Amino acid sequence: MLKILSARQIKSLEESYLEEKGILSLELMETAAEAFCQWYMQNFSRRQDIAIFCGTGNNGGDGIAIARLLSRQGYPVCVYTLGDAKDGTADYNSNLNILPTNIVNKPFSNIDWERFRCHVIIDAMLGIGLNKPLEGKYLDAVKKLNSQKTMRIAVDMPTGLPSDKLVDGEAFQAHYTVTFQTPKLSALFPEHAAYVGDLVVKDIGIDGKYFNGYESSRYFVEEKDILERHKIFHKASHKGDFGKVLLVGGSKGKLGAIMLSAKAALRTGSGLISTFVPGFGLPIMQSSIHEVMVETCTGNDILDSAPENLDRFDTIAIGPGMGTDEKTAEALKNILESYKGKMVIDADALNIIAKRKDLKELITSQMILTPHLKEFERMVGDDVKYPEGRIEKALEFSQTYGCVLILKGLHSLITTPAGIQYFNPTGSQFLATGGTGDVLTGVVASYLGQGYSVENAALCGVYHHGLAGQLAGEDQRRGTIASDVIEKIPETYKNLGLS
Ligand SMILES: NC(=O)C1=CN([C@@H]2O[C@H](COP(=O)(O)OP(=O)(O)OC[C@H]3O[C@@H](n4cnc5c(N)ncnc54)[C@H](O)[C@@H]3O)[C@@H](O)[C@H]2O)[C@@H](O)CC1
Ligand SMILES: [K+]
Repeated sequence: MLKILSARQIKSLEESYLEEKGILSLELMETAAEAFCQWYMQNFSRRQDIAIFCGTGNNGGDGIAIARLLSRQGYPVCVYTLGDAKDGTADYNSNLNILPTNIVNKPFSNIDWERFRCHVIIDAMLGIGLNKPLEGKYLDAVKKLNSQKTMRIAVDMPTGLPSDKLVDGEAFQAHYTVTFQTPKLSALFPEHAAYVGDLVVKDIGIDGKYFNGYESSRYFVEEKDILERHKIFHKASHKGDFGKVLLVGGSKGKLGAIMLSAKAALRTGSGLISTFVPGFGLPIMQSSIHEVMVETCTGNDILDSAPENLDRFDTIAIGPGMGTDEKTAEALKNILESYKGKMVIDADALNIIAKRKDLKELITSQMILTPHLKEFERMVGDDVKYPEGRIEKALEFSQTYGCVLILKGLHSLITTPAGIQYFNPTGSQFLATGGTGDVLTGVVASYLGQGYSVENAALCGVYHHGLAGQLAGEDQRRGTIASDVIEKIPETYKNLGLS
């Protein structure tokens, strides 16, 4: 896990790290520049002309060092500078002094935009030192650079994006942001996706113990955290070990939702899946998914009763495609009151709970709630437009009701009642399509059924779902549908080297 710190905390952490290690900030800048170049050289060829735009702070210092290192490796680079070197930081100037003279270094104001050409733009204008919205030449630069039809890469943070809050005005729109050591909070806001692009986190050697003295309950999940949380099954494991899962939902016109959840749970590794749907769904379910068992409620069109003997199941997920009829609400209440095992609450179950205080009171520590932004807004009855406030609200909700909350979106946020918030690293824009939420419900329910704790089921579920989305997106691009995501779940295990 990477602890997420504020810009102020990062600066203080850097100081104590340098002091304790007895190294110079210039050396750390060199490490950061090397880390950037290592990533760059793995991804881009020497045939692409690079224009590096530098400020005169330490972000600019990174840029100048990057220019020297890439040029030394045979990459064609030009530097364009905003600001005056005499106002520059010591480390910026130290790097400027050793910039080889064969590298063109022009003031930004001298660029002839009619004739300006390059393949890759690297933004090292401003990083975590940003302290006001862009104006003047920085604003001008960002506007000009955003309009270029080239690859754009930001060093540490896109210029103009504050580290801890929502952007005010314009910012550099990167295809990739290569950030150092740990992501900055605002790089994880879905609202900033167009500025951050794909986020790459590069280690610059500040090890975890230096983070201990800094208070933060927010973490960025890494692959190794997921590997640690998975259960290992063996040859003699039988289907009972993989869990008996019940999925409740579906209504006329929305049976597909529960089918997607069921298929996703099967592909995630569940042993036995049962579904509980309105009567009309029986032949449809049975003819379309042969691996699931189907039970029906009393009514034909809507879910109007609860299943018998709920204790037969290791876990229950409820909500996909369920509708919000009064009778359905009563059936939900019945299930929430009588079932004591772990549960996933999604979609229409959330919409029903949002309107009923008595049902909110039935939320327990055994439950994972999986709202998207709109559903969350209904649950908290408040505007959650601003990401800083939304993250706080998620914490408040989880602590008030004692449940795990998965707030879905880019970098889905998992909040636990203990007050820890995890940002998920996997996912893709191609997950923004109907039914992917139902897929997530099936994946998370599957892990609960396999005996994972609510926290681990949420973390592993969101991670695998996002990774499956990435893999599906690589093949299908904007044609990705929820079923493609399901088909890629098995590959996520292969990808992580899991059996
Ligand atoms: N702190 C760390 O851990 C490390 C930091 N490094 C680099 O250092 C950067 C931070 O450097 P600095 O603190 O010098 O800050 P920046 O280089 O981000 O900004 C430089 C200066 O620009 C001015 N400024 C702020 N907002 C402005 C605006 N809107 N328009 C015009 N000028 C503005 C401020 O006076 C600020 O100090 C990081 O983003 C990263 O790139 C790396 O070299 C290595 C490790
Ligand atoms: K930058």
